Amino acid sequence: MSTVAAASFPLGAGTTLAELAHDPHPRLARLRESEPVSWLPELDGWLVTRRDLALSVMRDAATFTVDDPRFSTAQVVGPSMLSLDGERHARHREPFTAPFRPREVRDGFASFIERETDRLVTALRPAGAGELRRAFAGPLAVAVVTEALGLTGTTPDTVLSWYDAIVRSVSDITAGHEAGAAGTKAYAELRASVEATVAERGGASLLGAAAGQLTLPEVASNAAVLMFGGIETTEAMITNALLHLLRHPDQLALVQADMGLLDGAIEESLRLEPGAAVVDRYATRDTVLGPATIREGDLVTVSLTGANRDPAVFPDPDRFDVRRENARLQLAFAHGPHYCLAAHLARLETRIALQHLLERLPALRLDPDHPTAPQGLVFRKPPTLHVLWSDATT
Ligand code: HEM
Repeated sequence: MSTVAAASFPLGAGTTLAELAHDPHPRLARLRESEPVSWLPELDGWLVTRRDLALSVMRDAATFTVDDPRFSTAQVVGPSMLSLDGERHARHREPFTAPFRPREVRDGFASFIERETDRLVTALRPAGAGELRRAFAGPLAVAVVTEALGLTGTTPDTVLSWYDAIVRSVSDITAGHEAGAAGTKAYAELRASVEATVAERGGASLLGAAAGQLTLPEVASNAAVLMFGGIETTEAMITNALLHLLRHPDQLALVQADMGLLDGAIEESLRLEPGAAVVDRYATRDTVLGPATIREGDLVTVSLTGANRDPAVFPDPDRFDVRRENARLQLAFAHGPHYCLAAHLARLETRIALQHLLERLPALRLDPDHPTAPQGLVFRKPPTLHVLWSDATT
């Protein structure tokens, strides 16, 4: 199949994963224009870059499923909402939906996020310079996920160590290696902590409430997915939004003059660099998608990054425009049944984070000695974000 497909999709045949990880946008634009569903031999799968076709894939879980043994996260943490479709997906997702609705998110998390952000900015402020990915965005993302999970007797550091170990195992599996023992051990500890929390806190907690509808191993798998879904992506979302604003002083000035534009800036950043650049699906049957004849079992990767710069929907798509009217049509949180469970929480967290930084670190700007840019095939963010500000306390 791949030789035939490669001949019909010359742009895809010449596309490398290294290029997509490093500087994907020019290549994605060419693919979207001439091969909007293209076969990439390096991916051993199809890449979808046009927004309407991306939506068709994500809406049709019966044809394009996540439920496939190749899905590496499920190999480490077991079946969860992220790796199931149809009724089983609904059963796993439903018990977790209520706390992540807009109102519940505001009532349940805003003051916690304010406090944590305040603490982190206060610690940074006197230095006049800092690296905001590891000293700010990462710790905030871990603290919020830890709070959301509500595990008794567990600190953000412990959650982060489980996360790192599980991510390493998932990456090993994705790279075709045997997963190391550290991931299994971390997951066993997370499960034990979930069980203790359910026993101690019962229905008053997110996990205890879910335990009324799911078995304990199922609650633990979904807790791992919440942890998985909420750390690297949110760190990326905050870091990318800051980078976009600091790289565009004219747009930053608009936001500083009217903080009401901050939401638009965040949506626009999600559009230009979605923290999770792709989502994977597997074809359950032979089907036709745009120019491609897809075979049962084929990997179909949706490029959210590609879809988000589709000029048919977003005129002048490479421009960062905090006043773009339809920026909310971006697909950074996916679409369809797997639409990000915690999109409202991630938005609230990013808004509070950016507002505090812009208000409390005067003359915030990029450090010219440390140029940076988003990188990564799946999770895209700058490796570091060194910034300078004027210390208002001196
Ligand atoms: C507190 C932060 C977050 C949490 C707890 C969280 C949690 C989740 C969960 C549980 C799912 C699975 C939903 C399902 O399969 O039914 C999900 C899906 C998803 N999330 Fe989030 N998320 C967070 C932040 C983010 C951010 C910041 C982004 C991107 C900028 C993001 C992008 C996605 C995407 C693309 C999916 C769909 C995956 C797919 O369709 O295969 N998430 N998220």
